[in-house]
Amino acid sequence: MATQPPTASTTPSLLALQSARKSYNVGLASEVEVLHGIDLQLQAGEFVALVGPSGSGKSTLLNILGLLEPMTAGRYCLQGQETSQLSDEGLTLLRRQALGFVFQFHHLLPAFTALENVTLPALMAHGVVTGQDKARATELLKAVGLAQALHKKPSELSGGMQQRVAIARALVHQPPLVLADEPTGNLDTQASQEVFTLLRDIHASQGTAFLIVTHDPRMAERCDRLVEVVDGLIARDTHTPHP
Ligand SMILES: Nc1ncnc2c1ncn2[C@@H]1O[C@H](COP(=O)(O)OP(=O)(O)OP(=O)(O)O)[C@@H](O)[C@H]1O
Repeated sequence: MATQPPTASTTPSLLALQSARKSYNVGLASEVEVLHGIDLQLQAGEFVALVGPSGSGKSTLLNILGLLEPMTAGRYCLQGQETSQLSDEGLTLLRRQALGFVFQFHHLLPAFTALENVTLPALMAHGVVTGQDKARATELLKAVGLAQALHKKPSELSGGMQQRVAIARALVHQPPLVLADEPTGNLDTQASQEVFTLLRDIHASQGTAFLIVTHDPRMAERCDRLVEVVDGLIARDTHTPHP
């Protein structure tokens, strides 16, 4: 039987979202609220699926957690930092340090090689790519099975390989949390399974926490915790029993 996730802990949460609401302007004078007061906590090293019907608010929630969109109301602490107090620059710094992102469409730069794509975050953060950055990117590309593809451009790689490059890029700065929005949504069944297994392996070997939006029930079952959003509210939050 599924058990409830921990509610209180002596260790500070990796993230804590309280009473998060989000409204969008639609038309000139009207607003629609799509998140109606979400409470969510994640501890370091968790591996969590975020599921729910289309339009229920999963991506909106992920974007708020990723500091990509502001909330309309609520409190959000990421790694102990109350985010409402932060300037745009502070938010960017926290995002770069605490979070990695993997999207359904990998957003690799087509003119760059796999290695250059993975070192891109360092270039954007510091204006230079050091030997250490290149070594870490090379190590990660090898870890995701792309030792032979370091100098290939995205167009020379399969969809699954491109997504592996995107995963390496998300991990290059060793974030404690990776937010993934349908990371296998654009892949065939075999590539999906391989990419998902890779995420589990990274979690096991590096202790990275993952929050993964997925429509695939088999993938959700292989996560340790399942959070279901329905109509802008959390309808279920349970640990997943593994056989
Ligand atoms: N920029 C926006 N302006 C207005 N409404 C928006 C905007 N972004 C999202 N919405 C609405 O918010 C609701 C939640 O959207 P969201 O993309 O978060 O859902 P989702 O659960 O991720 O859906 P899917 O599984 O189809 O990706 C939807 O009704 C959507 O139309």
